[in-house]
Amino acid sequence: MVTAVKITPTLASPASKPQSLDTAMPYETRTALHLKGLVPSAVENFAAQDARAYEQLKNKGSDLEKYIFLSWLRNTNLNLFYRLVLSHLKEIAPIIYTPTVGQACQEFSHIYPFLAPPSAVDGLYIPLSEVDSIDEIIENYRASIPAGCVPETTVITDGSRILGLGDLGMNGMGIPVGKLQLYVAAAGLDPTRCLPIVLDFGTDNAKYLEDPLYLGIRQKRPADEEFYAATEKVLNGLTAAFPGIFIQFEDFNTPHAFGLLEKWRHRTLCFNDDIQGTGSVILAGFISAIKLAGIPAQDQRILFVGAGSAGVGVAKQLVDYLVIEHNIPEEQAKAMFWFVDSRGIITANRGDTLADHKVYFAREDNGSTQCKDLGEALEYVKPTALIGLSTIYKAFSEKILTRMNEINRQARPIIFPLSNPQTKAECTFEEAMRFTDNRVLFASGTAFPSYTIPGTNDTRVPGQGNNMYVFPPIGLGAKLVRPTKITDSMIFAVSKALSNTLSDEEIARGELYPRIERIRETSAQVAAAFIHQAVREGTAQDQHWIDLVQANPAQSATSETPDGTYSQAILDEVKSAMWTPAESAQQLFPTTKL
Ligand SMILES: NC(=O)C1=CN([C@@H]2O[C@H](COP(=O)(O)OP(=O)(O)OC[C@H]3O[C@@H](n4cnc5c(N)ncnc54)[C@H](OP(=O)(O)O)[C@@H]3O)[C@@H](O)[C@H]2O)C=CC1
Ligand SMILES: CC(=O)C(=O)O
Ligand SMILES: [Mg+2]
Repeated sequence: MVTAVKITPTLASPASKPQSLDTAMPYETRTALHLKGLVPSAVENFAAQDARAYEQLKNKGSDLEKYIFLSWLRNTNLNLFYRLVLSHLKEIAPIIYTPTVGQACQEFSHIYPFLAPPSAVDGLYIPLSEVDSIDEIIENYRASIPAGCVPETTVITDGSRILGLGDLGMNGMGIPVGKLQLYVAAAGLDPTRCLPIVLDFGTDNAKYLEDPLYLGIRQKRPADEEFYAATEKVLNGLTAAFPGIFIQFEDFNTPHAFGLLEKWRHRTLCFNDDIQGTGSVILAGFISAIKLAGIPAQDQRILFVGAGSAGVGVAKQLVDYLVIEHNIPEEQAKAMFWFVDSRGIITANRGDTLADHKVYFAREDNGSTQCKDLGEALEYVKPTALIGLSTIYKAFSEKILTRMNEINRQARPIIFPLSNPQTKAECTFEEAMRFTDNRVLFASGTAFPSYTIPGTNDTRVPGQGNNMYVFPPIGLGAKLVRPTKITDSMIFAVSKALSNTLSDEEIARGELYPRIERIRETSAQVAAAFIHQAVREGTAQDQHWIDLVQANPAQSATSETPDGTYSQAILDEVKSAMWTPAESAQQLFPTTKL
């Protein structure tokens, strides 16, 4: 990510290029840095700068224009950008993240030159043909950033499954860039130490291969053997150059998402956001939902639509939860799940060869019954919970939602259309409310507007079941406590901690996730729980945090049954470790030192 535009407190000669012409720069600084006359006369405070930036944002005619404006701002005035984001998070998150980031990725090659000044380095583009030059690429990057800004967090994609939009090739770079902005905004990671990476390994998307403006390499994707060998070279280079860097694998196609995680999870500090992050965040929402649903956990019948990295990742977390928290034997817990994929319900005797990641959940109790689609599956399973990770827009039709309501007369139906962006969502919040007599327990991947029940003043806020509630605090916790690896029980502790963050008011209103405006607070709580769990498990390496946790134990958890608790001392220390944008011009331009 791009460096803060910041004047170093040294005297520049008139010949040297000014690094910043910030209108908040005091006269003394302008004079000392020989910038007198190069900046408009007014010396502004941050409030004026913020108001102007917000005015410009509001004036943009489309969400994509807003995205481009915000990208430029981030690359030219990092502090102003994050002040703007933090003060309007609910409004801006859908621009820098899902859904608009999806459109930005689709258009990436067309908008790229307008996202940042030509001198800005916004991440690494690593072509397949250059993986043997990874050390040189990393040295080039190192030379482009301020000395000492060693990257500590990276998000890597190869663009092969961007949200639910499919293979976008190099254009997928928008996702690591966007995710890392949330690391900063939601959990206070240092933006100058975040490194977005796209593995430009080709694309099978014919549209891009034919697009004269496409900026990635113009070839089809390599076979598995070459993919894993090339990825190995990149990751070896990266971890050698930046020891201890926290790696988030993002939006790889499902076989490679599982393959990379298995290959690397015990070798270096990494996690897969789509498998583990999504699993963790949806478990948190599910814990809250079953408290409100009106039937016990062990009686839930959970139907997944979509059996990719996200669907299977979520279901595995839910199985762990049922086993650990509800003492349900694993086989019995597993039997509470059914999956529909593009060929219908996944059964062991369906007649096709199942991908490895589907085998665990394949039903064996179906006899000769095979359901070919969601409609048939709904009648066969009669689910209490319907989870969509299918990328199929409106898969939860009026008919499906109405039937969910009828099937669940005795309890509140759990309906989570989690596919992103909103053009892939299985249904909207309004539809889920209308067709379930407003009884639905709801979460979606992309934020939907609130819904006022007709004829009343009762406005309901939909939950956003998106991994943005968990990957930022996991990254923050990892940066602070430096674990050797990310374990399933650490991820479990994160889910528990997130479900514990709901306020009394949010619980009373039937909400399943904390309001996004509180995300910095909830991220701190989740990171604190993560740190406690890492120390309990013995994966933590940072002696300061180990000592602090041992001196301030959390109440009741054990390493086998993490409950997401943390001590106030750790929470306070986590909060003080979070990066925040400068609060005053004086902080940015310490004239006294000049
Ligand atoms: N809310 C959140 O935080 C997150 C949301 N997601 C979203 O989840 C979605 C899926 O991601 P991922 O699992 O990685 O992607 P995949 O493409 O691997 O999975 C999609 C799944 O949907 C199935 N599917 C396709 N068509 C149908 C259909 N007509 N009926 C039923 N199932 C169908 C596919 O079947 P088959 O296997 O037969 O091809 C596949 O199992 C994406 O939209 C992504 O944005 C992902 C991560 C986080
Ligand atoms: C949110 C996310 O990671 C996805 O949709 O892929
Ligand atoms: Mg993703």
